[in-house]
Amino acid sequence: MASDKTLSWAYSEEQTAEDQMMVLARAAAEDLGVSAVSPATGALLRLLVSISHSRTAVEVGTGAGVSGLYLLLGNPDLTLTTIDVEAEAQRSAREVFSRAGIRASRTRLIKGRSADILPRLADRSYDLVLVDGDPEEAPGDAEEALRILRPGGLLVIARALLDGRVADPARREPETVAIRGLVRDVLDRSPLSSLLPVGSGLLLAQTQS
Ligand SMILES: C[S@@+](CC[C@H](N)C(=O)[O-])C[C@H]1O[C@@H](n2cnc3c(N)ncnc32)[C@H](O)[C@@H]1O
Repeated sequence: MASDKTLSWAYSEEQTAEDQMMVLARAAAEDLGVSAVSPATGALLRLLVSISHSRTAVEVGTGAGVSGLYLLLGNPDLTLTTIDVEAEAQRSAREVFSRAGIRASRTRLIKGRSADILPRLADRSYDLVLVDGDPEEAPGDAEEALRILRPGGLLVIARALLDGRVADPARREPETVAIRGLVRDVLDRSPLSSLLPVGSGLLLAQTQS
């Protein structure tokens, strides 16, 4: 049974074709040594933006812009605020967005630590927040995300299974323990939540309306 699941997971990961723009974004991420969301995860992010009619999104962990580009492609009216500690990664993401024809007014790239930047964002103002920065800081990022999301908004935690480490009780590294605790907490607290084994794991929760 376990091997069937592994096969199905690998199969579903291979079914998303990426266009030239996304291939370039992914190459930029590789050059920078930044791990980007998988194609299947990106496709799901784009779909979530579309079906939730999200118009305002915040992302922690810009990287080279792969996940950001997927979010932006989900709705032409979406504006994205994206935060990263690395200026070089953000330069690369800006270039990726521009080459993909995304108007500069649709993106706000902020350089800094999520713990410093998120507290400056307004309460109940965003439709979707994607957390994909430092896994050890994810619980704090998620707490801030719940504050800035509007009622009925969508919290998305990327790498929620940390490539299998979260599911292995023997793994006790600080980042694994932090994400495992966060997943448990969100699933316990939110009746509208779901943990999906797409990519490195995606945790979704809708805030109370
Ligand atoms: C996994 S990568 C993000 C990849 C990106 N979301 C994508 O899929 O294209 C994590 C990013 O988070 C950034 N980062 C790490 N710690 C951070 C923090 N405390 N605040 C903001 N960004 C952080 C790193 O510089 C890195 O670019």
